Amino acid sequence: MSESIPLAVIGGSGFYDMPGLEDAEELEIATPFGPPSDRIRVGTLGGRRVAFLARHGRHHTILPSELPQRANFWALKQLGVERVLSVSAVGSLREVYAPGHLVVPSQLIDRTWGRPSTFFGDGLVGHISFAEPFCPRMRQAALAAARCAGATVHEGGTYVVMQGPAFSTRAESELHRAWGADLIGMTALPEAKLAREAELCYATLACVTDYDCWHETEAAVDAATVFETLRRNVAVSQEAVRLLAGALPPREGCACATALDAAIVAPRAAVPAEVRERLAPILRRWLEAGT
Ligand SMILES: CSC[C@H]1O[C@H](OP(=O)(O)O)[C@H](O)[C@@H]1O
Ligand SMILES: Nc1ncnc2[nH]cnc12
Repeated sequence: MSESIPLAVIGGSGFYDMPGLEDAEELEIATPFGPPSDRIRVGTLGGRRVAFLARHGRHHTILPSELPQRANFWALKQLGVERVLSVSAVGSLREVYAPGHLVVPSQLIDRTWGRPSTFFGDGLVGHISFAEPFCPRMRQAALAAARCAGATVHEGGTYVVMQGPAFSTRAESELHRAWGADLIGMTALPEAKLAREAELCYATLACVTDYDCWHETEAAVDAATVFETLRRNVAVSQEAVRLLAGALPPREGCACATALDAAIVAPRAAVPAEVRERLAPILRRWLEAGT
């Protein structure tokens, strides 16, 4: 790692490249968790070094439950990334969040299973604080950027993360609404948990593509509709990302940057050598803070 990269963008469905990323090089990064979703493009955007990763691969070949999330975050940390903006397609569970709108969610409900969701284990016990699953500073910066890009933007909301790949039944959609969820998608977890364990500031820019299947007068969601809505709206999300890159919040004093201090209970000396080596980019700051 030779420099820090202030922002990485994880582009979701329909967001497979980052126009305006200048002088980009593509990096193939090997990780202890296998290869990331794709080669990571690093270039300059809005005057800042920015990394771009296509979450499902540039040809959209990886299912939400197959995503190599630990590899993705290990690779981003290895590159020196400090903040991550995730761009995601979501279904709306509320009338007010209409297709074409952007939302910066504030909460998550986990309905996924069987996805590797932590860097801890194998002798390293840790429990991150996750009451606020998104970085508050990044959320505000993403909101401001999305508004400046000209989108209709909503602040906050609860994103329920389902396993997929099938969309919900009507009964599930009504259940999620009854729980108070506002948005539904398949990818924000374990992403947000791994970002916090990796001490990255992380927020999601959610692009509403459909009304899932609860709405009485709208057709039930299908993938073709999602992609058509994304195609019509991706330029606004890309503009929001460009504006965000030029207006990043400060990292100094942000709790995300030191999340491991209150998470790992064991003395540093007790961390097995193999774990230190495997998680070197993730643990470096925490290990050095104790020397
Ligand atoms: C193509 S519809 C379902 C798919 O789109 C969303 O992915 P992402 O968050 O990467 O934009 C959703 O979570 C599903 O994975
Ligand atoms: N209705 C929906 N359910 C799950 N993931 C989605 N991504 C976009 N729309 C979705």
